[in-house]
This record gives sequence, structure tokens and C-alpha cells, in this order.
Amino acid sequence: MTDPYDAGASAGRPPVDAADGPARIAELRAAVDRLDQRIVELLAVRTRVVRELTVHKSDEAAVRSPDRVRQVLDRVRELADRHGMPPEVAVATYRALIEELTRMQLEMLAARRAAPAPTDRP
Ligand SMILES: O=C(O)C(=O)C[C@]1(C(=O)O)C=C[C@H](O)C=C1
Repeated sequence: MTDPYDAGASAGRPPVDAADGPARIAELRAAVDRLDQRIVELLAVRTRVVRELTVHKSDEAAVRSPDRVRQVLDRVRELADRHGMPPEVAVATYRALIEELTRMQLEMLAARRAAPAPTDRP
């Protein structure tokens, strides 16, 4: 059976033979759980890419890169709008994500600074 909430299959339209009340809530929550699984899988991949990117940054200014943050948020706003999602929800979600990833990058940078450089080792 195809998943009616598969974004690629039916763009999130509800099934026509939808059940009512509690059964419908359970059905929709199951759809939310399946979507969360895919979203977190993708966020984990995105986080790995950001981790790799951090290896090439050497100071706090590069980590924070406010111009890039603005660019990402503008793009997310536009994508959300295009896909019928309230842009403020998407932007707030990404703001929180980027804030946490920035914290992660600053920790990576601090850890790298605290560790002796490979060439310093005897
Ligand atoms: O693009 C970068 O330089 C990132 O570190 C990635 C990212 C993001 O999550 O999109 C995270 C932190 C900010 O510095 C800007 C963007």
C-alpha cells in the first residue's frame, strides 16, 4: 500500500477513506512517526556534512558565518513557501538547528585547539 503522506507520492494529501476520531488520530500520528524517522535520518546526514565542513574552519568568525546563515534561512523560507508550509515554522526550526550546530562547531574548534597539533607530537 502506498503511504498517503509520502511527500513524493501525494504531496501530503489526506487519504479519501480516512477514519474518524481516535482511529484517525492514531493513523495520523503513525504518519508523523514515519516522517520523523526520515527527517531525523536526513538531519543526521546534514550534521555529518557540517561536521566535515568544520574541519576546514579555523576560527569563531568562520564558524558563525552570519552571511551564510542568512542565505540558508532565506532559502528555507522560500522552499517552505513553495511547499505550502508556514515559512515562519521552517525558519524557526532551522534557526534552532543552526544554533545547535554552531554550538557543536565551536566545541569542535575548542577541542582541536586544546589538543596538540600532530606536528607538535614527539
Ligand atoms: O555553512 C556553514 O559554514 C556551516 O557551518 C553550516 C551551517 C548550517 O547548518 O547551515 C551551520 C552554521 C553556520 O555557520 C552556517 C551554516
